Amino acid sequence: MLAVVPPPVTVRAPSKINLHLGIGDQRSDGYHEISTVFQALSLSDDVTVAASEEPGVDVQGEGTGTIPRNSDNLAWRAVRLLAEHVGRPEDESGVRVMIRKEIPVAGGMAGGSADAAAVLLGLSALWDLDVTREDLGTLAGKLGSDVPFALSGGTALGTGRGDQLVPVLSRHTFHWVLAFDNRGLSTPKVYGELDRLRAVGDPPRVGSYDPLVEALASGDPRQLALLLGNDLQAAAVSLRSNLRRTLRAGVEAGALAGVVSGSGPTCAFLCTDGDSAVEVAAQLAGAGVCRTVRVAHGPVHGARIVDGEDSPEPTPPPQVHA
Ligand SMILES: C[C@@](CO)(OP(=O)(O)O)[C@H](O)COP(=O)(O)OP(=O)(O)OC[C@H]1O[C@@H](n2ccc(N)nc2=O)[C@H](O)[C@@H]1O
Ligand SMILES: Nc1ncnc2c1ncn2[C@@H]1O[C@H](COP(=O)(O)OP(=O)(O)O)[C@@H](O)[C@H]1O
Repeated sequence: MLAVVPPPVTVRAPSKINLHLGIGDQRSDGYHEISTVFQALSLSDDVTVAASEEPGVDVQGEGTGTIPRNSDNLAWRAVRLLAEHVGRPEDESGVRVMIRKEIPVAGGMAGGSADAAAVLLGLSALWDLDVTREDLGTLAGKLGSDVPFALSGGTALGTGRGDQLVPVLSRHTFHWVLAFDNRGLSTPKVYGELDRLRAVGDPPRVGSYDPLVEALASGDPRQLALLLGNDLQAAAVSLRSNLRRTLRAGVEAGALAGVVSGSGPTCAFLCTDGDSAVEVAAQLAGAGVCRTVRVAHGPVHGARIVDGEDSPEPTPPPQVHA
């Protein structure tokens, strides 16, 4: 008798920006205690998991050449973790993972985390597992601090190492322009640079997230723009001085405000509305300060299955090459 092969499952997982990122002390496990307000953006990766006699990872799109195809790939680590969790050893998993990347690699937008979250959700469906969203969230936290948020999406306050999440009310849709830099930045290096800057001086700190949470509830981008803040920005700019110019160019192009996303080097610019975002993107691309400019909106859903009837043909969002 022929075994029934389940159809492939495709999951779309969002990128994130940190609207507020406050970094506290380094803990004994090496992580920093943080308080952050994440927002999930429409710029996303599509990840397909399929039963296959040739297990492995394929990648196309953003940063293809810079992403590991072996067991270091965060998506493959998610396969291994879920397989172990449900007692299916990796070598018997027979899974092929295909990643269509739009999220910049090592860009501070949690692309690897998005791919890992997508695999957790996609494989649960492919293998018809009885795993709750809560279980998936716990597994996600084992893969990385940003992975739980990639599963839940929306707008959320993250505490601890960023993995303890509480949803935050965000009214209306916010429109963003994203400036990708030529190369990525290593997250541990940027945290390390902040520790160094704090040891020799007193870089500014973002303070409380309360006013930002109120601005999100009001839905007014002008109010939100005044409150964007990131303690890692000084460290990212210290390692990549050209970001100063990029941040200035976005505001000169008409954005309300700009901020480095997470550990950078991607810069996110908040705009008054969708039309303004397209104009800012075009002008920023012309300024020649970054590799690529993209338009995105948020908040959007966390990782979700998009194949079957629900599956729109993925249309790339407007892209302007600088
Ligand atoms: C800075 C942030 C902001 O959301 O995002 P990115 O810019 O990387 O996207 C996160 O804190 C990154 O989360 P993530 O990229 O998942 O980091 P992990 O894999 O958990 O940790 C990588 C390394 O970053 C440092 N790290 C991470 C999180 C944290 N709260 N404190 C830390 O010091 C540690 O050196 C750790 O070994
Ligand atoms: N599926 C993946 N997509 C992107 N990067 C990955 C992936 N798997 C492993 N990596 C590695 O993880 C590191 C962090 O990548 P990423 O999650 O894109 O950035 P960030 O942590 O800045 O948000 C990179 O050095 C990259 O080589």
